[in-house]
Amino acid sequence: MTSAKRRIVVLISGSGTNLQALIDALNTPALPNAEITLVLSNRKAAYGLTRATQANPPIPTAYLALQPFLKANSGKTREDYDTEVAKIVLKAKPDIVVLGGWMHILGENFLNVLEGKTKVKGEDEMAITRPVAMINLHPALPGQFDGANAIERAYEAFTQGKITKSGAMVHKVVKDVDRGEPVVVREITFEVGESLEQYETRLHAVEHEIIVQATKKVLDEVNLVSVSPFYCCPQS
Ligand SMILES: Nc1nc2c(c(=O)[nH]1)N[C@@H](CN(C=O)c1ccc(C(=O)N[C@@H](CCC(=O)O)C(=O)O)cc1)CN2
Ligand SMILES: NCC(=O)N[C@@H]1O[C@H](COP(=O)([O-])[O-])[C@@H](O)[C@H]1O
Repeated sequence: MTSAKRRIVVLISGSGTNLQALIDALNTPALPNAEITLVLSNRKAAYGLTRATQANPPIPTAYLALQPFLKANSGKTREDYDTEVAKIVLKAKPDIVVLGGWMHILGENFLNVLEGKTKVKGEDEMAITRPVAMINLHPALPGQFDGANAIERAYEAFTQGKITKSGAMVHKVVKDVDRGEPVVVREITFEVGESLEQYETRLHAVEHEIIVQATKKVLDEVNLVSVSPFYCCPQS
């Protein structure tokens, strides 16, 4: 009997090369028995949206950006935006949410919904019975360069002789940015004389590996719990 595929939702903001790594790994030994049920971007021009629509089979996409949301919904706040993002994500019934270059800090409204602490109004199928796993890809080592522009900041520290290595990690998503439990960590030693571009090329190659490894690792952990986060049956 074939078991239901494990459902992955990917959040992006840019080119989506890490999304592409996940797409390419689907249903190979690297990422078996899995499907991407939604790619959500907060930037309309994100090429990752194109990668999703050009995938075979095509992957559903969604777009929701903070500023247009606030402009179109006067009186609504960043917290309301986070709640809306959570609703869009839950409709895709993820077993895991992967932030693959998602350049928006997710507030407690989002986290509480995905963790099942806050129930969102709407169809029953959005109700969850246990937390949805959430991981983020970050281009630095744990506690080294939290936040945005980590690659450039690490490279700058190297050129100033402050560090000799950096790397990339995938970590659990918690409220404090990039402070969640590391899932996969890979160190990269800088090469003397290498340019930022040369370092970035080496770093991205590592990222494309660890995002797949981390997604499989967490899905396998989720599977040990052996149930989807979602209700099997409509509420009585
Ligand atoms: N609650 C969490 N949200 C997010 C995490 C996390 O660990 N916990 N990881 C980030 C990803 N990220 C670094 O890995 C990161 C992305 C963006 C920013 C940031 O400062 N964003 C600004 C907007 C910047 C922009 O629009 O260009 C913001 O959200 O106001 C910091 C870290 C994803 N979310
Ligand atoms: N703080 C988060 C962050 O900086 N994420 C970074 O965004 C890039 C996305 O690339 P991609 O769009 O080609 O997958 C990746 O380098 C990832 O580490």
